[in-house]
Amino acid sequence: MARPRRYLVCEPRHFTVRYAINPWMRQDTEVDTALAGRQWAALVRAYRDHGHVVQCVEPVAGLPDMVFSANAALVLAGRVFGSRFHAPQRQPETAAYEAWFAAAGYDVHRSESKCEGEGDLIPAGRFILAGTGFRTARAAHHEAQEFFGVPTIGLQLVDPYFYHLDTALFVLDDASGRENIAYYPAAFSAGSRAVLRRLFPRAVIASRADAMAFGLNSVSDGRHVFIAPQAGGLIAQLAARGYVPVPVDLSELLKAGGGIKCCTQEVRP
Ligand SMILES: CN(C)C(=N)NCCC[C@H](N)C(=O)O
Repeated sequence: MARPRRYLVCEPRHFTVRYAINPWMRQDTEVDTALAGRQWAALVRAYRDHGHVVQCVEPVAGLPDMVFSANAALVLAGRVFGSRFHAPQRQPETAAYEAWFAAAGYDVHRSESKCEGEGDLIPAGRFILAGTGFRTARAAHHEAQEFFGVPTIGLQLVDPYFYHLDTALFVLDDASGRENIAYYPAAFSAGSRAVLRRLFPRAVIASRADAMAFGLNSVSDGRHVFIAPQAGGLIAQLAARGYVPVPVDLSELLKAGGGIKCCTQEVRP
């Protein structure tokens, strides 16, 4: 069942790829910032057309990755668990995002340990699924559990192409007791794969090709799935399960290693 959501996004006005902090990035890659802007605007339009509220944080010159708003925090039950970015190049984003949350009336608790927000902390019904291995420290999982009082399930990421949990897994349905996900098993350690099988026996399993097309960096409102059009196999699987795929192409942003979910911070009441 679709539920209207509130999303915080950041226009890629200053988007470039000057530095490389993940395997998708090549230093000084040619980027068409205007095209990135048009692709991003299409995502915002798609959200609004499907009844979701979209709010924008003002982009800051010199912070090219600020468009990836999902990494700024995890917001759950109206409480903000702010990030502590791994890469020095992204650390100044914290001030801009914290200022937005403060102006919107939220107190921000900044993580004590390295933590990249919804990139690695993903609420799924009764749980928070929490990735580690590349960006977010295990200690941040514990801190998030204490902060929200929600059981936090640590998952070990093992493939550098899937450096954030939200590149390898997304939540299809977050209704408590009905929660379900889609994921790419080879992105996880054997133990974490076993945990996912145990918790989500009905999960949609994605191929490597669909995961490499950023098909798992998708956003679902419980019915519509905003997804990269290049992930054709996954789109067919989701449609067969009764979801409504809404393809949105963010190919220009992929040059920085980010897709639909990375550009979307959910503000949960
Ligand atoms: C799904 N992903 C990967 C995200 N949640 N965020 C994208 C961050 C991209 C940025 N260049 C970086 O490497 O931090």
